[in-house]
Amino acid sequence: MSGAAEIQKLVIASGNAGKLREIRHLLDPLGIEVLPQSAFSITEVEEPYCTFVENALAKARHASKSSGLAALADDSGICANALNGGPGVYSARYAGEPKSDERNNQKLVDVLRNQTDRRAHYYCVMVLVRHADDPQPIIADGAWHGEIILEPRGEGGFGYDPYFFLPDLGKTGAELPMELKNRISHRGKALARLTECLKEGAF
Ligand SMILES: O=P(O)(O)OP(=O)(O)OP(=O)(O)OC[C@H]1O[C@@H](n2cnc3c(O)ncnc32)[C@H](O)[C@@H]1O
Ligand SMILES: [Mg+2]
Repeated sequence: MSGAAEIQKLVIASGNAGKLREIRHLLDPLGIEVLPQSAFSITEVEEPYCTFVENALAKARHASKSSGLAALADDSGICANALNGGPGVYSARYAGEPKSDERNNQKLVDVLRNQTDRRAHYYCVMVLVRHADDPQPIIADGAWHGEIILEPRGEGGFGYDPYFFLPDLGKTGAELPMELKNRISHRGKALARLTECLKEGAF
């Protein structure tokens, strides 16, 4: 794992407390010191692109440039079948500014209420750059399939989790302990793949 060994400190290019909690937990076993971008007073960068990968790359580059450290970014969202994959990259601001999980969830439920197909998946792209101009970013993705329910269930997780129902488990994302969510989620899968790339010495 020579590549990973070179990275002793990493900034997480996210201002989302829920993501930060999950990513920290996933990275713990790697023995890398992980700092949130708030530790460097890094503010949110624009996410103007229509693909997750482009937005993740923009966030990682910005955090790396501002901190002088390697940076890991996560761009993710919920993609509903009946909405042609929406709100997708626009999930964080689905109900407009300022960002609000509560209003986003309400809008999603309202829009899907009369749809028979409420299947949806979370999607996540993780990007790791060693420095802001890294020509070889490591990029990995993951998806997590479920369906949107109309009444919230559970207190855990964040964002759309109380409405994201997993038929196989009979639970929503907000009813899962973080360990389990991290094993099966879009974010957990993406980070596991990214770690595999590091082990292969892609860096
Ligand atoms: O860009 P950063 O600073 O990382 O934070 P953000 O919240 O703006 O993150 P995104 O731009 O990637 O938007 C993703 C949105 O998708 C939702 N989301 C992504 N992963 C989720 C998860 O595991 N559980 C619940 N909601 C999730 C949540 O509403 C996020 O705000
Ligand atoms: Mg964002």
